[in-house]
Amino acid sequence: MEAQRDERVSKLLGAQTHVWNHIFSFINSMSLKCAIELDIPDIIHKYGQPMPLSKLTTSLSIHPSKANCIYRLMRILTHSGFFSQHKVNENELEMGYVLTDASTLLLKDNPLSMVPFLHAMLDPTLTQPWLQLPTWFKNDDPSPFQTAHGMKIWDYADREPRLNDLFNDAMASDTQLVANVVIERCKGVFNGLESLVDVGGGTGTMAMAIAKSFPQLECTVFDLPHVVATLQGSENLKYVGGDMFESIPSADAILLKWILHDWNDEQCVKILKKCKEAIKSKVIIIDMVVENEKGDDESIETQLFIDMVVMVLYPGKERTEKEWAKLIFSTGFSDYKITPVLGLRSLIEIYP
Ligand SMILES: C[S@@+](CC[C@H](N)C(=O)[O-])C[C@H]1O[C@@H](n2cnc3c(N)ncnc32)[C@H](O)[C@@H]1O
Repeated sequence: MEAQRDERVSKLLGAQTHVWNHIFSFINSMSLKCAIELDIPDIIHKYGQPMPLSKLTTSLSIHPSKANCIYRLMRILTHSGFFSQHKVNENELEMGYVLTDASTLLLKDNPLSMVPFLHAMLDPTLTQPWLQLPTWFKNDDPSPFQTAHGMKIWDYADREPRLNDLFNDAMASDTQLVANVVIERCKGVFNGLESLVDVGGGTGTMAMAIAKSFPQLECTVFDLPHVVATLQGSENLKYVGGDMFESIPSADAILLKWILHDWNDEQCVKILKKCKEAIKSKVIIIDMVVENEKGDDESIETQLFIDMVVMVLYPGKERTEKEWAKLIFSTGFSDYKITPVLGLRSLIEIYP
């Protein structure tokens, strides 16, 4: 009897911890954002060896009265895998902070830096819509972004150069990493192509990388006029402004990276039909194929996070293979091939 009561109490306290953990999950994002704004990863990187707390605090531009709080910020970020502690030197007990793989991706001058993505996703313009989520469930707005700001994200970016730049830089930073991996692991996908249009290609990071690796390939970045208006092409790369729901320039192949997850099924069918009219060979999609059961907890949770992000910012969703197949076949394409070599995302080739 007493053992049963004790088990009930333990379960109750475990449940309380779980609820607290979720109430305070935002502290992970906010602590990380703070570390980036204080330049902590860059400062540790420049130090070049394990950096003792005392050296770190004196290197930061902070008020002296806050120096003793840096330990607590570093402690939570060490716990969450952004820093680790090593001996300062073999004969001493003193420990110093070093970067992990994750914080190396948060160095500002790393060509693969994810800092612009962090700045955009945690900017109040993109976090405010989360507060509108319950209101949005009760109205007929296409997205919580629209409930918060009264317009679609693309129209907001057209009116607000600050968001346009923030968003395009975020996408470019994500694409830099993906482009490297695509060129490293999926080169064969571009064999035999003479022309390629990157539809919704943003400021052209992906197309630039492809154009450089395949000098014989004529690449076009096609995006909304306010995104490409001021951009200059090069020998085998040009920028064209337009609306993919109206018409898409013709080419051997079309690339859609992180496009279809921004839209609902009906809108995706419209985009894919326009792509089908424009291509000779294939459409290359870079997006997630949600795995319901496979994968570690962090991968599954991250896929679920991104699915929520696209619901809140656009009217989008992440799709399972079954949902992709339905979209692909209902648009009149005859076959598809999924190559799952881009981490949480896959390269999906679809054929007319
Ligand atoms: C999530 S971003 C992806 C950008 C880029 N493909 C990448 O992954 O870095 C979606 C892109 O679609 C563009 N876009 C939105 N609506 C569009 C439309 N109607 N026609 C063409 N491009 C559009 C946006 O301007 C934005 O650059």
